[in-house]
Order: sequence, then structure tokens, then C-alpha cells
Amino acid sequence: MLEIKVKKKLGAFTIDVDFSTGTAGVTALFGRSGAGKTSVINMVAGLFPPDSGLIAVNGRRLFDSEQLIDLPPEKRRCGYIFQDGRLFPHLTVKANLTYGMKLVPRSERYVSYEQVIEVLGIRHLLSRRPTKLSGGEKQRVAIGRALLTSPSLLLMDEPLASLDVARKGEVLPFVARLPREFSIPIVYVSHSLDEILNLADTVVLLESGRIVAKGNVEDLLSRLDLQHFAGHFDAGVVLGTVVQEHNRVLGLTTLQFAGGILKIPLFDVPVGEHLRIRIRSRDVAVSLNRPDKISVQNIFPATVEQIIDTPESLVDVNLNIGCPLFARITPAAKADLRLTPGQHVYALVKSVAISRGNTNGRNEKE
Ligand SMILES: Nc1ncnc2c1ncn2[C@@H]1O[C@H](COP(=O)(O)OP(=O)(O)OP(=O)(O)O)[C@@H](O)[C@H]1O
Repeated sequence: MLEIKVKKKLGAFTIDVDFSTGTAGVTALFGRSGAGKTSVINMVAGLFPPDSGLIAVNGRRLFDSEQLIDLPPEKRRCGYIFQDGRLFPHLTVKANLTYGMKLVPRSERYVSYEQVIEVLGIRHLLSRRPTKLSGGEKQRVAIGRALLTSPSLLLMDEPLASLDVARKGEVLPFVARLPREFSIPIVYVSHSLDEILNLADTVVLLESGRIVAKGNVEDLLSRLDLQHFAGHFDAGVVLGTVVQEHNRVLGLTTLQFAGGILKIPLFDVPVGEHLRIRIRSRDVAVSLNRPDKISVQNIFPATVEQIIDTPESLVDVNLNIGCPLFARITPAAKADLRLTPGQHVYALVKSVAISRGNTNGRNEKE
């Protein structure tokens, strides 16, 4: 568990954060470029000191301005994975992996070499040098190298940012396995909503060096007042669901969630599995009557809670279907439907994005 309560002035910019993470799982530091995410984890790693405050991992103080504690980076037991991997170019993958491991006394090593190369799928790369690896392979080795130092905390600073979409999709499942395989708390820095949805359990939302909100992914990313962080295109809600059944003849999977049942194209994961889905505002339509003979599979009775004109001259309709759901419509549609708060309508969900479950991977179904 990480506890951090620090202040730091960086020129005109001030960082002032106070949060703690769980003993396992992924805490995402999410925010726009320049919000202060990297500075926060650099302070945890000991790469530069806060002006004041406290940083502790599992009760062990890494920094405490009152007690004048400021452990050097190598004593902090934090595994750090940078955006660009930073492997030693002159060493083979195997030597890169074991480099940090050898600096840790045998009695303190709790991460097994065999487990790391198995989980990260890098056995076939052991004799290669970094120049002969793809970007995704380099990052998997960098993760392995950090894990093999038996850290008490893993810090990942946009580890997928330098990869193209295909490579990201390749590495993401490996990162998703880490919390379950190694039970190490992970702090994951990103400004990618997609990565947060796939990996994080908890989100700490940073803006201008301060925490705007923190909480679990579904609650936080479904909050109406925080939609602008997702970006105009991606505003919507995030829902936790459980796979209820598959109908292979009809090619459908049904998911259970707080608003009832959601049908998606066949998604082959075991019944009972948890999936996180995202429904974007632009994929939800509103109708005054229940439509008949329509291709949309998911139609929910809904109550209009709030109607908000957006800066982009569109209208966000905040609906309640047993849980929040947002629809983004045009002012013309608002006028046509004469929407008012309290009104009973139907919400038509045109598509959903499946972002995460216990499937070890990223999947999207429209
Ligand atoms: N040494 C420094 N001196 C002065 N300002 C700094 C210093 N380091 C960082 N900053 C400023 O602090 C702010 C936060 O930077 P930081 O790199 O932590 O943000 P970030 O959220 O990680 O951004 P990105 O996603 O672009 O990496 C930025 O405005 C940056 O210009």
C-alpha cells in the first residue's frame, strides 16, 4: 500500500496531492498532459524530493520531511517502468532481466524468474539484445526487469505510450495479468482512457498538480461533472457487468448489470465473469415510445434526470435506467421530443465497448 501526501513547487507549478492505494491492484493516475502525473511518481521513486510531506509503502517511510527521511532510489524497492523501456543495449534480455535481481539479497527475493518469463511470454527472447526486439517486446522485458527486483510497489509511467495501436493491444493483456500474478500494488500513469478502463481498479484524477477526484473506475468515469476528462468523443458511462449467458444460435451474449440485461454480440468468456463496459453518450438515442421492429437490441425504460446544453452546441441528456446513462442528442431532437426532467422515455443503446473483464485482454464489440 502506498501513502503519499506531498507538496512540491516546480517553477510556477505546484503539486499538492494526498492519496493512498490498496495493497494490490492498479491505481491509475489519470489526467491531461502537464497535470503532474510523472512528477508524482518520480517523487515516489526518489528521483526528486518533495518540498514537504510523507511517502510510505506498506508503512515503510521512503520520505518524511518532519523526520528528515529521504531514502535514495535504490533503497525504495520501487520497480519503475518508463515510457521507453530503457533496457541496457549491450546486455542480452536475460542479462537485463537478472541485472537488478542480483542486487537484491536472496532472502528478500519473492518474485520468481521462471514466473516472470512465463507470465510475460519472453522465454524465446532471452538470448537476444534489445536492438532485436519490437517495441512491445522491449516493454515486456522492462516490466520483467522491474518485477525481478522484488519491488514492494510497481510504478509505470505511460508504458504503452510509445507503441502503436497494434503493439499496445499486444502488451496490454500482459500488463493486465500483473496484479493477479504478483500481488504488487501498481501505480499506472496514463492519459489514455482506454488503458485506464482496461487496467485500473481505482483512479486518481489529477489536474494542475491537484487531485480533482478519486474513486473506483466505474463511479468516477460515469460522473457527469467529470465527463470533460474523457474528451468530447468519449463522454459516457462505465458499467460493471456479469456475463449471464451465451446464445450461440442467435450469436448473442447477455450481461447483467444494475440497469437490467444488456445484449452484446457473442463474447466468448465464461458465464459469471465480470466485464467492464463503456457506453458512450453518442451511442445512446432517446425515444418517447418503445420502438418496434428495430435492429437496436438494447432498449431501456428511462427517466430524464437532467438536460444540459454542451459547449459544442449539442445536448447531454442524463437518464436513469436503474443506473446513470447519458445520451448526446442535437438541439433539434431536444425540441422535437420536448424533453423535460422527470419525463419517462426509452433509451436505445446502439453499441457498447467492452473494455475489461477477467479475460486478460482488450476487446471491443460494436
Ligand atoms: N523541473 C521542473 N521545473 C519546472 N517545471 C517543471 C519541472 N518538471 C515538470 N515541470 C512542470 O510541471 C508540470 C507537470 O509535469 P509532469 O511531467 O509531471 O506532468 P504529466 O501529467 O506527467 O504530463 P505528461 O502526461 O505530458 O507526461 C508541467 O507543467 C511541467 O512543465
